[in-house]
Amino acid sequence: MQDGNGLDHLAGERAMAQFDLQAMKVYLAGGQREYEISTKMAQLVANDPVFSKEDRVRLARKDLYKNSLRKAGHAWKTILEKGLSEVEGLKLRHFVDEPTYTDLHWGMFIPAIKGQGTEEQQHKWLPLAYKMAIIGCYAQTELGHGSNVQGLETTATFDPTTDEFIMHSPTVTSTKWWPGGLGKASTHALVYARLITDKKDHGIHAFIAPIRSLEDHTPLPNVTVGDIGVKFGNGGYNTMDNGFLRFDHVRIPRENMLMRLATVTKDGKYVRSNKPRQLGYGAMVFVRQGIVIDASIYLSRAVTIAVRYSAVRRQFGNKDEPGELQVIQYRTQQSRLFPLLATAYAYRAVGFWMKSLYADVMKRLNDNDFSTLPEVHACTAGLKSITTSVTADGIEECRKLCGGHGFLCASGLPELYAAYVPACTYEGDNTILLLQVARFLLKTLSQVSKVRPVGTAAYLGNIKQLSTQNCKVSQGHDWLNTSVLLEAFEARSARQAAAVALRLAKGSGSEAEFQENTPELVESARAHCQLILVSKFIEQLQTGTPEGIRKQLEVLCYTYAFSQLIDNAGDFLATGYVTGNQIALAKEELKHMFDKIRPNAVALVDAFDHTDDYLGSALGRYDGDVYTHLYKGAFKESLNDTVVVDGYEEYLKPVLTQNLWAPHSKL
Ligand SMILES: CCCCCCCCCCCCC/C=C/C(=O)SCCNC(=O)CCNC(=O)[C@H](O)C(C)(C)COP(=O)(O)OP(=O)(O)OC[C@H]1O[C@@H](n2cnc3c(N)ncnc32)[C@H](O)[C@@H]1OP(=O)(O)O
Ligand SMILES: Cc1cc2nc3c(=O)[nH]c(=O)nc-3n(C[C@H](O)[C@H](O)[C@H](O)COP(=O)(O)OP(=O)(O)OC[C@H]3O[C@@H](n4cnc5c(N)ncnc54)[C@H](O)[C@@H]3O)c2cc1C
Repeated sequence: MQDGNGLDHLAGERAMAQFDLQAMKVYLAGGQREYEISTKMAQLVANDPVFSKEDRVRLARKDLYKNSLRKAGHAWKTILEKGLSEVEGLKLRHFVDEPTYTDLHWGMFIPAIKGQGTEEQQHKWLPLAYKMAIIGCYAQTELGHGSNVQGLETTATFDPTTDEFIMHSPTVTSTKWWPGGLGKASTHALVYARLITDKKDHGIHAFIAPIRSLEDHTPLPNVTVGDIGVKFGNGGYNTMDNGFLRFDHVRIPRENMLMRLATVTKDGKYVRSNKPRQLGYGAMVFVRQGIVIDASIYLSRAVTIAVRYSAVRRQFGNKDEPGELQVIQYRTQQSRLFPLLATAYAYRAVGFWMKSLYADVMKRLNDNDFSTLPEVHACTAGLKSITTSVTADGIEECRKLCGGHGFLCASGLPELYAAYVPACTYEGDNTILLLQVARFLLKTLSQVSKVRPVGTAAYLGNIKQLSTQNCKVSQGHDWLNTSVLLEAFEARSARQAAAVALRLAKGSGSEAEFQENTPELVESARAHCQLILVSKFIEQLQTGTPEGIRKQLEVLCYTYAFSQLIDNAGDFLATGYVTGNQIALAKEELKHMFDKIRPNAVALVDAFDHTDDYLGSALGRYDGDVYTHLYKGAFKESLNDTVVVDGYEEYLKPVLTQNLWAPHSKL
């Protein structure tokens, strides 16, 4: 989408592109229809002044939050007035581009009711939620426990005499703490609490608790609720009202417990269904799968800014060429930037695959087939962990790649980082999630002689071969073979998992020994996830990629795989599968890939199709007119509202006019 002012400082870069840009845009959007919807919604948001992002980083929290409520309300009105479909509505909210209560309402409250509510409960709650007659949040985490869901303390005690649950927060640490949308906006909370019937604790279950009046939005009796306070960074996640919530013996009807997985009868009998209790974690799995594409989008925004700016920015020169060099010409800049560009493409491809994996497991669950649930849990948890960590670090790296100007909010990068970095923690702390993957790998290996692993763990079925055969690469171009690359990633992952599994198997099986080995377990989980990312990127390319973009995608795929191989060379070498010389050959191939990316770099980020409005960056502008806009931007700074600064009379003037010798002065 070209929305610059006509001057194109990057025209020379764009003229070098060697692929079909339009076909790439459609590929990255996920298809022609998705592309058209995206384009339409991006323009709709960009052209509506209510959605303006101008000044967001300068607003005080109260104003920022109120403005965010205004935008969310306006988005909803626009969706209704224009009769937008669900997909269009989702896209519109995506382009509004600020975390808000509707993310949790649509992204977790509704999916949790769908996944855990009976049909009757869905009929009762979903119509209200769909028309936003109620606003819901997902209240799981407490002050004392987030990762350890089984350790939550809020109680829901059944009272058969009134057919109600009594919701109670017995300790300070049982206070619900963090749920987005809870602080100020929600009328209802999906509360995870310990179910108690007849003095028996049945563990964690989900309850719909009304928390605010539908008349005047005041908290209901015996409910204490509010916002937890200002968070990291300017703007960023501060548009969200992450909240606290306490119940003091609050009564809710028995039917407000979501009863698809377990029921409490009128006379207080607890009955479990035959479905796995982990389905109660379904809303988290849903969001985790979506987070992979989301990571690609965030990373692609940072990379777009850094690539365009690196093509505009010039520093130094050399005797072979006239003038100064664009910083994108420097190998070090390329070696930091191009792997991130390739990563954004990789996550897009893998994100598409994740969607199909999720659709498949949902279909199976409907048919009461739970067989793939452990693998899907491991995949969603692991890829959520890796992609968010890499993206958060990648945004920060892009900021550094933009030098001093990257540190200005006008670059768009500080706010992007502040909004994104909590993704490493929410929906599961990234280390906790990798430990879940490790447990899955250990279990798979322990059963490998009896149960043939399937899906993303299928390679573990070849553990013997992968543990004995070594890499055959003898010249650089031997690496240009996806089977060779895949085998390297499989062998490294299988060997790392087997090594730690063997060490644990030789031990006493104590928890202390397990703890001692957790760093290696996390490393082996990371290796497994990196294999999935590389293999699914390759697989996606091999299935019907249009001719006009295939070559570039192959280059990006090799760039991604080689950079992963080199960044993790220590692991690959330690497993003994590759030699130092083979790693050195891969390094040379990676440089060849950089040469292939270089003329296409700007077009490859154009293909992400981010509007200037969405990017919100003077450095990443489509037209590359960076300096004019940085300069103009300075005049919007509130300190420049007056020529002589407010505070001069009280604080600057006395300093300048005291005319006293400072006692320690040597002058
Ligand atoms: C389109 C939508 C997407 C858009 C995406 C982008 C938008 C992003 C916006 C999102 C806004 C963010 C809002 C944030 C919300 C939150 O943060 S909500 C709170 C999230 N909290 C967590 O993630 C807590 C993390 N902890 C856990 O998940 C679990 O407690 C645990 C660590 C997994 C441990 O659970 P526990 O019950 O104690 O289990 P174990 O005993 O360890 O394991 C039991 C077995 O269950 C398996 N298992 C665990 N989880 C799952 C699961 N989700 N699904 C399936 N199976 C699961 C586990 O592997 C064990 O299996 P076995 O070993 O075979 O027994
Ligand atoms: C912006 C934001 C939005 C959020 N939104 C919501 C929401 O809408 N609803 C909701 O319910 N929650 C929400 N949360 C809470 C979030 O899900 C939790 O913070 C998250 O799951 C991490 O849990 P914790 O805070 O308990 O971290 P902790 O588990 O206390 O983690 C602290 C450290 O201890 C380590 N650690 C903990 N246990 C182990 C272990 N067994 N082995 C090794 N290391 C360990 C972790 O790796 C981490 O380094 C949100 C959080 C944030 C930051």
